[in-house]
Amino acid sequence: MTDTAIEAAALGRRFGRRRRPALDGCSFRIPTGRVCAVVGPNGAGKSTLLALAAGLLRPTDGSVTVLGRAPAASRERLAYVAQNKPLHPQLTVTGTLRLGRDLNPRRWDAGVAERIVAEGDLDPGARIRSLSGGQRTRVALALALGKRPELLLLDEPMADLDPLARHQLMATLMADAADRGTTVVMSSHVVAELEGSCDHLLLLGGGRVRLAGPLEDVLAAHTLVTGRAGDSLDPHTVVESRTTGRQLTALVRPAGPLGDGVQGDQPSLEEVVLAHLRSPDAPPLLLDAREAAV
Ligand SMILES: Nc1ncnc2c1ncn2[C@@H]1O[C@H](COP(=O)(O)OP(=O)(O)OP(=O)(O)O)[C@@H](O)[C@H]1O
Repeated sequence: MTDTAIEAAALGRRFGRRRRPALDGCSFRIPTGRVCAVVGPNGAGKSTLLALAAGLLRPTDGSVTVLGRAPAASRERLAYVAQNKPLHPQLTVTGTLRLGRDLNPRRWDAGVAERIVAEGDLDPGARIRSLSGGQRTRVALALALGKRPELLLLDEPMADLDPLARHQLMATLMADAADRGTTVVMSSHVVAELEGSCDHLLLLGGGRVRLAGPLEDVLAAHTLVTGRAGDSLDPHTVVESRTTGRQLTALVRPAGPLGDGVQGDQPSLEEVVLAHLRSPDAPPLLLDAREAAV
């Protein structure tokens, strides 16, 4: 048994004749039992990272292990829902779940798969090609959870769901993951939605890891500062600083007590993520969960 779901060491992946890196020198560790949000701007490398962890792509540099083994060797123990949710268009919903059972005879849990489909009021006889994008997402998630994975890799799973379905499916997913101790690694652009469900964060930018670690520790390392324009932010690490009229607002990583007249508040996940997206040159912060736990 390993307590590490995904471990990357100087992981890199280049594409095309020009060998441009989609991921470059990424090192991080996600412990088992976590719900990890993978965030970052378009083209940051999130899908590439998830496909490497799923064993669908191979690294061109460095290495990645999943549940202590090479990703391909862990394939039975993980489920991966890709961004485009590939399903067989000709199959019915029932036929799709039957295929899931046939492909995973030792692990398949028909109850959970059927419940997720039923919660969406889907006609079991409907063909996949006749379903809406959001309905297909529901079937793809039913297939993934029916496999009873130890690690669930989800690439923007909720993007095409309506707000109610999104809320309801997320709740089902989180309750199921908590019940079974499943590790969930999920990319998303809807940061506000991740705040209540994730306890680990991986922020990518330009193919590199910019923030990594337990969410609590990442948030605790940052302070939202308000003061007067011209106030000094030395000696703190400034992620982002803005002046509006006479007011200074900044996100810093404090290196000691804040100066007089400067107010500090705990930022939300969204504030931390947005500040890093607006400041791509801010220094990275990598908090290894193993060290943080000691
Ligand atoms: N098969 C491929 N061939 C060539 N380039 C690729 C391929 N897959 C990804 N890339 C490039 O790698 C970079 C990272 O892409 P990736 O899809 O991993 O980003 P992402 O963070 O998931 O983006 P988004 O938020 O838009 O989904 C991009 O510059 C993309 O063009």
